[in-house]
Amino acid sequence: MDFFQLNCTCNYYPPCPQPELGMGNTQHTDVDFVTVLLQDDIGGLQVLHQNHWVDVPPTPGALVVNLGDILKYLSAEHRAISNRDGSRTSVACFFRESHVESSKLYGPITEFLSEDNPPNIVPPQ
Ligand SMILES: O=C(O)CCC(=O)C(=O)O
Ligand SMILES: [Fe+2]
Repeated sequence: MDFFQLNCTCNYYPPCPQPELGMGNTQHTDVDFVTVLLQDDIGGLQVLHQNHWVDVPPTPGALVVNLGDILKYLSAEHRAISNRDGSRTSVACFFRESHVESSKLYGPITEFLSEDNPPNIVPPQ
C-alpha cells in the first residue's frame, strides 16, 4: 500500500554579489506529486520555458503550485538564484509518495494542555 507524505523544507539564499556565479537551488524538477511554495518578496525562482529561464515574480501572500514528477511530462524544470541586494527565504511543502506509513503522530504539545485548556483536536490512536 502507498501512502502520501508531506515534507516541508525551508530554503535560505544569502545575498550574493555575483548571483551568476552562485549555486542557489540548481535546475531540477520536484520528485513528488505537487509542491506548494511560499516565497517572500525577494525574487529568485525561475522556470525553464522554451529553453529560457523566466522569472516568477514574487507576489505577497501567493502560493506557487508546482507539479512534480509523479505527474509525468507535466513537471516543470525550475531553479532559484540568489539575489544581489538581499537574502531570500522560501518554504516548500512537498506532497510525495511513500511506501512506509509514517510512525510520527502529530498532536498538541501536552505540556500546554490542562482540564481548562483541552485539545481542540484528538490525534488518531
Ligand atoms: O526557493 C525556491 O523558490 C524554490 C525551491 C525549490 O525549488 C525546492 O525546494 O525544490
Ligand atoms: Fe523545486
